[in-house]
Parts: sequence; structure tokens; C-alpha cells
Amino acid sequence: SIVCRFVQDHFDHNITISPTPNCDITDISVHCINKCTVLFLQFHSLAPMYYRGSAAAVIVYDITKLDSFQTLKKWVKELKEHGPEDIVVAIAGNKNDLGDIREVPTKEAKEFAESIAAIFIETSARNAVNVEELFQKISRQIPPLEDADVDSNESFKITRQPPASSRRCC
Ligand SMILES: Nc1nc2c(ncn2[C@@H]2O[C@H](COP(=O)(O)OP(=O)(O)OP(=O)(O)O)[C@@H](O)[C@H]2O)c(=O)[nH]1
Repeated sequence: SIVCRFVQDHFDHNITISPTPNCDITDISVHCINKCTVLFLQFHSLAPMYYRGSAAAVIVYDITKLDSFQTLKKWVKELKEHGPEDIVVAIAGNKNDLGDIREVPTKEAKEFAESIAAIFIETSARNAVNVEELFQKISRQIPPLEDADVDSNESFKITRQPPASSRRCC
């Protein structure tokens, strides 16, 4: 939902009925932010072959589900052990429009993010809160691709071909 909000400025309320997001997120061009291009790949189970070479990873939890925050910690451990050393990690506490049924305190999540030097932000894909900001924060920490074909702040395709075994994603 966060990717759909960012890329298409769209939120699908019926996504629970059809768990596959209503947009193609595996091959997409997105806006250039601070001379960075972002290619989104979404994973429910990660294999190192996919995130090796990634510039950034966004790990999302649901602020209304403590379980999801515990799962997030497992992803962080996995990335720290098997991910690129310099990967930018961003932790997004999504559904902050549901603050009345919150289970994960902001302070706890923020402190955890600080402890692993990760970006932290609470978002709402539904209400379009902090989604743009999430990716802007990430883009500020990723060095621009030197050989990217950047003419302006228009959308464009990634021109650099990464090695076969690596991809850039977040
Ligand atoms: N209230 C609210 N609901 C959201 C928000 N973002 C996503 N949802 C809903 O939460 C459910 C899961 O959203 P997804 O984007 O599919 O997230 P996911 O992590 O792929 O979900 P899973 O399929 O459960 O793993 C859907 O019913 C969405 O409509 C949000 O910001 N606020």
C-alpha cells in the first residue's frame, strides 16, 4: 500500500480481499528525487540473492500490531547478517491513521530505529501521510548513481544495468 501510494497516489481499500497489490511493483519507473531513481521490489520472504546489491530497504510494520514489530526485528537481523554492509534501512510504522488502536508506541519504535542507525517514520498509506517523506529521507542517504541518465526531475527508467546477481531496490 505504501508503494502504491507513492507511485500511483492510490490506496486500495479492498486489498485484503485480493492480497496482491493493485499495481505492478516489479518493473516500474518512479520520480527522480534528489537525482536518485528508485526501483521497488516487494518481498514477503526475502532471499539474499534479491537484496544483495540493494541500496535501501524499507521494513514496514503495522502500528496496531505488536507482532508485526517483532517480525520487523527479525528482518533487521536478517539484513544486518546477510545484506549489503552499507544498505540504508528505513523503518516505517504504517497505519498511523489508526492511532486509537495503536499497539506499538512511537517512542519504542523510534528508539529501536536509532539503535540500529535506521531512518524512522510513521506513515499512513491510506491518508497519504509521510509516504513521500519516507522516500525523500531515503534518497538523501543514497548516493546518486553517477551514470544515471538524469535530465530533470521527470520520471525516467534506470539506465545502469546492475550485475546479474544484484539489484537496487527498497
Ligand atoms: N487504516 C489503514 N489501513 C492500511 C494502511 N495501509 C494498508 N492498509 C490496509 O492494510 C492491509 C494490508 O496492506 P498491504 O499493503 O497489503 O500490506 P502487506 O504488508 O502487503 O499486507 P499483508 O498482505 O497482510 O502482508 C490492507 O487491508 C490495506 O488496505 C494504512 O495506512 N491505514
